[in-house]
Amino acid sequence: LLILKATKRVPKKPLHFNDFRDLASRVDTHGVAGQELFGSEYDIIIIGGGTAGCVLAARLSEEPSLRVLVIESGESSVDLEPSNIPAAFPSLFKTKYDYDLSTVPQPNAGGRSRDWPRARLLGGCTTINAMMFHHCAPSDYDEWPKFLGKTKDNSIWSYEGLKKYFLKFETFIPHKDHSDVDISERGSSGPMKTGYFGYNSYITQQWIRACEAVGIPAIPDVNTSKGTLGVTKVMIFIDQRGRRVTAENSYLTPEVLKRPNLRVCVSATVTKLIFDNSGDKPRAVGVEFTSSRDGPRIEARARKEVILCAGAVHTPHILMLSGIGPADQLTSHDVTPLVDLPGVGEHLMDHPAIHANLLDKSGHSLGWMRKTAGVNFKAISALFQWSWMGSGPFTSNLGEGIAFIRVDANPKLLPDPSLAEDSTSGPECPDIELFVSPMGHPPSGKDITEPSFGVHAVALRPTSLGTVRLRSNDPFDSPVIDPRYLSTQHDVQVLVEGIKALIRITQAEPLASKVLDKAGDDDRTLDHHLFTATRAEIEEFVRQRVNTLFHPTSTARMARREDGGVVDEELKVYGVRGLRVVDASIFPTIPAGHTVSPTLAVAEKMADLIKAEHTQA
Ligand SMILES: Cc1cc2nc3c(=O)[nH]c(=O)nc-3n(C[C@H](O)[C@H](O)[C@H](O)COP(=O)(O)OP(=O)(O)OC[C@H]3O[C@@H](n4cnc5c(N)ncnc54)[C@H](O)[C@@H]3O)c2cc1C
Repeated sequence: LLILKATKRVPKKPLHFNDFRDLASRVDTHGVAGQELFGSEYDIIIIGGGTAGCVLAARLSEEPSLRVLVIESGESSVDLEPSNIPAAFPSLFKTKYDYDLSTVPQPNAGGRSRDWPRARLLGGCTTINAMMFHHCAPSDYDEWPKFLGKTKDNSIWSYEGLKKYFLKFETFIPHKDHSDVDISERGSSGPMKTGYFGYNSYITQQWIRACEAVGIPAIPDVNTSKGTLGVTKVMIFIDQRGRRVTAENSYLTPEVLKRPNLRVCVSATVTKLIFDNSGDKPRAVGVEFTSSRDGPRIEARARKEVILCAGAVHTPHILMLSGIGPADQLTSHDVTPLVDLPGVGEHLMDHPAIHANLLDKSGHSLGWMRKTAGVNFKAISALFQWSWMGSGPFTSNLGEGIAFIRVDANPKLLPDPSLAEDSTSGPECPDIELFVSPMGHPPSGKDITEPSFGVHAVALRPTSLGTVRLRSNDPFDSPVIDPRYLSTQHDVQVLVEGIKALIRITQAEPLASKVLDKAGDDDRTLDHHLFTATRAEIEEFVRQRVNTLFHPTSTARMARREDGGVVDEELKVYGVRGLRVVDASIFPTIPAGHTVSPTLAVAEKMADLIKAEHTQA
């Protein structure tokens, strides 16, 4: 920390409002830089300055006639070093920057609850995530119209239509070691920088070669219109200085924050939406917010619309607190139902993941980075390297090599797959993701003292559906989260196949001889027992060890209302006026990969649509 402090640049003064009583009085009485002030109303209020919220704030305020207010529960992450240092993000879990959520005990997954980190920071989960950049499978978006009872031809949603927005948010920075990337498939002028400026550990390099040896094709880039199947070094949101790229530091730049028609209010938690009930349908006209459970409630008004960008847990929570949701559930918590919308908080999806830990003999494990390893020489010198040169182990995103595969299409790897149901969006869509970490990830409550590495399997198209429900009508009580992990046999089968694939890869060359240390076979804190396990034992391991890949989606999904949809094709909430949802909760179903990029692309697309709607009128 001392080193960091000594080497830290002088932080720029942030341009956010964190005293919103001041904001309220500013709204009423003062001018900013000679501009006419906002009056007591804005045109658009964005709830949550997270991944989608930052995109909307920056893009909507490009239109000078739209007065935009963002209300974010957290503070700025720009000068928060554990966020800026790519490998340090787990140290933010269970701090004040994390909502510190957990699931209810999972009956099909060892009966235990699981921790669910979600960032309480401007920039949302892009400030604490693993920075993997992934478009998911093109067919994932081509199936969205189906959920609206439409086809690709008469819907605004398709991969082709979204592609422009994937490119719009991105600036790809070429890297000398990855000259085979086709830059015509990459964005060149967007706010979010992508590239290969993360650490590429020896362990990862051997793992990728072992994947190739068992028949997974090497591809230079998993984010092209050609599809996503194959193995590669992961492309990430880290810039040339080795620093995390977030939605905040990319979209809410000082220039954007200086716009007179944009206000970004931090440390302000929205407690409910305000409606005008005088018309045929309730109309969202503003929000109530506060600094703390007992803090004074403050109102801000929106003339045109309110947009919920609070993420897949808090968006349904705020809707329900405001009377929009399953009427019986609301009534049982003394919330007066305004619109009976049973889909709110239903259809929760997440990517279940298995993390297995193996002993490393290569000497390249980054296990010395773990908090429990304490202060050590390697950590200090690596911190210096990151601080001065923006390179080295601290630029690891901890999931450096990645493979997307289909259970039914890799006979060399999985010769006798047993998967009854294909839940993918098409033949080019993966159902398993495998990745490697240069350090082990022990299950909670355990530690690994030996040098280890982690291998991981993820079910990309799970069929288990969960719920987010009210705990009480107090906005400061976290909602009740039940992902219902492994409640379908499909999800168990996919993860068992994923473990089988990991075992095969780990025993292939060059990983087997150069990295895997057989001495781990006798170590009960590691997972070498998987090499000799029966199918039943692997299944039991899956149930005990399944965890989140931190990708909750679909709790306010875009679908027909009669099918449990919450928003229509333009992401407007059914049954009310003036209210939209733009974040990961609108995905009709979970895409087969990492969820930041789809969230950014959807937000970029919606910004165009919303601007057009309000400026053409
Ligand atoms: C640990 C971790 C690792 C991950 N790794 C990856 C990865 O490598 N690659 C990838 O693509 N995805 C990854 N993800 C998932 C990805 O980050 C999220 O899916 C995505 O960022 C969600 O964006 P969002 O806009 O829906 O929500 P968020 O980014 O979570 O934004 C929601 C915002 O709303 C604010 N908010 C909530 N409630 C209120 C309220 N009442 N009032 C005011 N503000 C409120 C929050 O503070 C937050 O800023 C990871 C996530 C986590 C947590």
